[in-house]
Amino acid sequence: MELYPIFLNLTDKKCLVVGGGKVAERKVNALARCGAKIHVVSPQLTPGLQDMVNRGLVMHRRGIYQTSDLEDTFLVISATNNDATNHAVANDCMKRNIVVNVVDDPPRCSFFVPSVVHRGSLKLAISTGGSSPRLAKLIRKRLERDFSPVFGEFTDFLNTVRKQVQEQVTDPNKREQILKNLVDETTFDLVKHGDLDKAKERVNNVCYINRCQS
Ligand SMILES: C[C@@]1(CC(=O)O)c2cc3[nH]c(cc4nc(cc5[nH]c(cc(n2)[C@H]1CCC(=O)O)[C@@](C)(CC(=O)O)[C@@H]5CCC(=O)O)C(CC(=O)O)=C4CCC(=O)O)c(CCC(=O)O)c3CC(=O)O
Ligand SMILES: NC(=O)C1=CN([C@@H]2O[C@H](COP(=O)(O)OP(=O)(O)OC[C@H]3O[C@@H](n4cnc5c(N)ncnc54)[C@H](O)[C@@H]3O)[C@@H](O)[C@H]2O)C=CC1
Repeated sequence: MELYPIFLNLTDKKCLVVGGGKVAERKVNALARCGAKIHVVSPQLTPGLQDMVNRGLVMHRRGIYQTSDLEDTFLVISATNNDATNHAVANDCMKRNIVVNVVDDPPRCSFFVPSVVHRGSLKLAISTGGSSPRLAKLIRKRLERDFSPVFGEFTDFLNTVRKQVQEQVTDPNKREQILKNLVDETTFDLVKHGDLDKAKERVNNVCYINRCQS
């Protein structure tokens, strides 16, 4: 099976997590950083999840899963330690065309959660297609060493420059020329070695030189 990798906008979308254990807590944390409206249904919660409920970041219904929990739900993660519940959640979601992840049952998942390097709006997501989550985690740790937080700052800078070019350069050929040349391997290496100022200077030069050419 070939998986289609996408980055979802979950802002204000109801996401249901069934179960309140440590795996549920990890998945809730990933959803919380994306602004999802998180609902958890579970008889118990980890202290970390309880804390999020107390801070108003997560809504919690104490009890076991029931089909009505799916109302108005965009995405579901079933993270219980109970096979029968996980199967029921998967079947209910499939019937309703709700995307679902069942943490201990890859064949019943309509999506897998990747391992992610977070560098601001730059995200490097790794999946092994369920073959080895441990390998995905190892690769994430390697990439975290290779891609320092400077990459996040540089990505924000590129966002600003790109928007300026799109707004200010009206000639489509010139605009394309600038956007295509904005970053190259040399600039990438400067960022990699932590020389953000030089990297930004190179980007600014691309804009300046191309805009000056008639
Ligand atoms: C299919 C998938 C479904 C899903 O959860 O989306 C799934 C399934 C399963 N995981 C299991 C075990 C472990 N999972 C981890 C860790 C992570 N698991 C994550 C994702 C995924 N796990 C999806 C596939 C991702 C891909 O495509 O590669 C990560 C990347 C994302 C996240 O969860 O946030 C996160 C790392 C985050 C990070 O740190 O970067 C570790 C490592 C550890 O704990 O150190 C172990 C123990 C070592 C091992 O087993 O490899 C088991 C057996 C359970 C059991 O038998 O008890 C199953 C069920 C099965 O395989 O049948
Ligand atoms: N996909 C992944 O990344 C990983 C998956 N797993 C699997 O994930 C599952 C959960 O692991 P943990 O969080 O460590 O377990 P856990 O035992 O800490 O938590 C299970 C939670 O499910 C709740 N629960 C049980 N029945 C329920 C029901 N009918 N309705 C609602 N909630 C219910 C319990 O109250 C508890 O909060 C296990 O099956 C484990 O094998 C384990 C490691 C990684």
